[in-house]
Amino acid sequence: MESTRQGTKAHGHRVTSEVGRLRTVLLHRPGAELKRLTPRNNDKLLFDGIPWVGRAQEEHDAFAQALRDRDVEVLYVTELLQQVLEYEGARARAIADTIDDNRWGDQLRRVVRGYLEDLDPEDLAQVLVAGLAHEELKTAHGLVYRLMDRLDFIIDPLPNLLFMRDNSAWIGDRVAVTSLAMPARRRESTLTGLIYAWHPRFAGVEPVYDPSLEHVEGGDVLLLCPGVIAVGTGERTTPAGVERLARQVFDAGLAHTVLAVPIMQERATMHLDTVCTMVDVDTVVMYPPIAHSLTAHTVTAANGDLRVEGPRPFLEAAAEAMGLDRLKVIDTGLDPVTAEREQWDDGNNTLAVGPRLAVAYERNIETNAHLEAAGIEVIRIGGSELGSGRGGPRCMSCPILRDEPR
Ligand SMILES: NC(=O)NCCC[C@H](N)C(=O)O
Repeated sequence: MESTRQGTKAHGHRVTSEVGRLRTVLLHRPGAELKRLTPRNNDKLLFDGIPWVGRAQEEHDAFAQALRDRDVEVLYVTELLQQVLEYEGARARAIADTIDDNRWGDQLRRVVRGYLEDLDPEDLAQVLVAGLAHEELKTAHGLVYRLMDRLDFIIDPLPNLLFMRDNSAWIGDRVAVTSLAMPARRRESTLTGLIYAWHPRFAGVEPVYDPSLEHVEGGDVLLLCPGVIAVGTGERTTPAGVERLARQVFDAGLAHTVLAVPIMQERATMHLDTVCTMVDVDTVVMYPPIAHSLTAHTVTAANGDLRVEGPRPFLEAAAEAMGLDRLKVIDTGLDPVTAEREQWDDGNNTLAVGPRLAVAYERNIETNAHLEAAGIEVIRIGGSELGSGRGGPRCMSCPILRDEPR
């Protein structure tokens, strides 16, 4: 295929809230990259267990089907990636980014380059996601290759690509291609960046954030309402990342207020969306122990710089920025142990398909019961295997088009 983008068809991409009717979502169906996980590497690759891959795929297919059943268009990242790898320029970029790895010397780099250049788009997409094991590169013989552990990877797999929320996030009609904090995930945004840069579906889209900037992960970014964004800062998104994102979205006219929300720097609460997600225009579900202790620093634009106020209770600061009397919290009424267990299993990580309609893992029985008692329709999906990477329905989805919230 020639190296320019042609055949552009108009598709919408615009997201201004967490709860406007969901129209299009980007997912990644887990595949061979999950088969790379072993007890030796699962910690480094950010999984808490070794998933049963076939079952994880069934669970994911049921998730995608539940969305399609509600008229949501589901796009798959590997399909878009294969399509852009038909373009010479995109292929060259993908290969150059992949071989830019200083664990290799010149000799190994040359061999890997040749190996990748010989692959067709489908196989190249597969290697970019599933990685390349030492034993799969049979043509290499140099020093670095010989000294590598035979069980090591030459190109690391991306098992966390499953959690599509984190490597990019749409803000209005612009996409933030994020700067992932964990080394195991950095290559993910190279792939999504490539798709947004080359796929005809996204022609004309100009990213509002890029991976060279300070760390920001999509799971920390909550679009509270048009113009107001809450950004968690903890294990992943850094304070400098929040500041940079605020500047970028203010300069682009995408928001008037950013709330910087400190969260505990630990695995159970790695992103803001592990403890708080929206289920209606004025309602959140939140991990009970933090509902009233979470704080926010309010950031607004002032004379070409940033004005920072607070900290104040998050619920108060958010309500004020959103122009509400009150931001409601669904009382999940859980005893502390159940709350902790269900938070760990992503009970608070719901994906709103529309106002008061949310996808949630079925295993969080008590959280879901309280959501329903509060008038939220819950679409339950299985997640026993998907959840072994510690992410729920919101983490697994990147909304590309939502209606304006009502
Ligand atoms: N938004 C999210 O909370 N995403 C879940 C990411 C899980 C993944 N295993 C990680 O540690 O990054």
